[in-house]
Amino acid sequence: MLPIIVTAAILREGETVLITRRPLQSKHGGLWEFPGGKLDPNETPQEGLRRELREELGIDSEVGDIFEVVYFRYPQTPVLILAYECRHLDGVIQNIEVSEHRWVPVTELHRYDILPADAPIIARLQR
Ligand SMILES: Nc1nc2c([nH]c(=O)n2[C@H]2C[C@H](O)[C@@H](COP(=O)(O)OP(=O)(O)OP(=O)(O)O)O2)c(=O)[nH]1
Ligand SMILES: [Mg+2]
Repeated sequence: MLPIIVTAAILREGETVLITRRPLQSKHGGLWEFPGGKLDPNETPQEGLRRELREELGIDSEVGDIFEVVYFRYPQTPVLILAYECRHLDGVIQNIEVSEHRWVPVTELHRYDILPADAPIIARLQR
């Protein structure tokens, strides 16, 4: 099965990184992740990620370098996650399509229940 392509944002503030919580009623509800989502047809990964950050958090952003690529098999479908370094350009972060957001020191990420596919992203952040 071909993976679903998902983009995810690495947004930093000092020593911290932004994580967001999935709404309780959604798939993987209540777990934490990096904001982002599935790519739409005919969208570049950068366009898709900027759209997701607008939809989920209400912010304008700039997508920078690729940070990590992860292939992970969930029981229903595999995902290919493209994580990019991003810069917050404008707008106050709002919990529009997420239930919470938090700036977390990279050394404290282990305290959160983060989606299992994100382990390589966390490992790289902690290097
Ligand atoms: N955004 C994001 N998705 C992740 C991460 N790690 C991870 O396994 N995923 C998975 C969870 C989901 O199965 C999939 C993203 O799908 P999603 O349902 O959140 O996509 P979306 O934001 O486009 O939301 P929707 O329109 O489908 O409701 O990727 C991550 O760090 N960030
Ligand atoms: Mg999403």
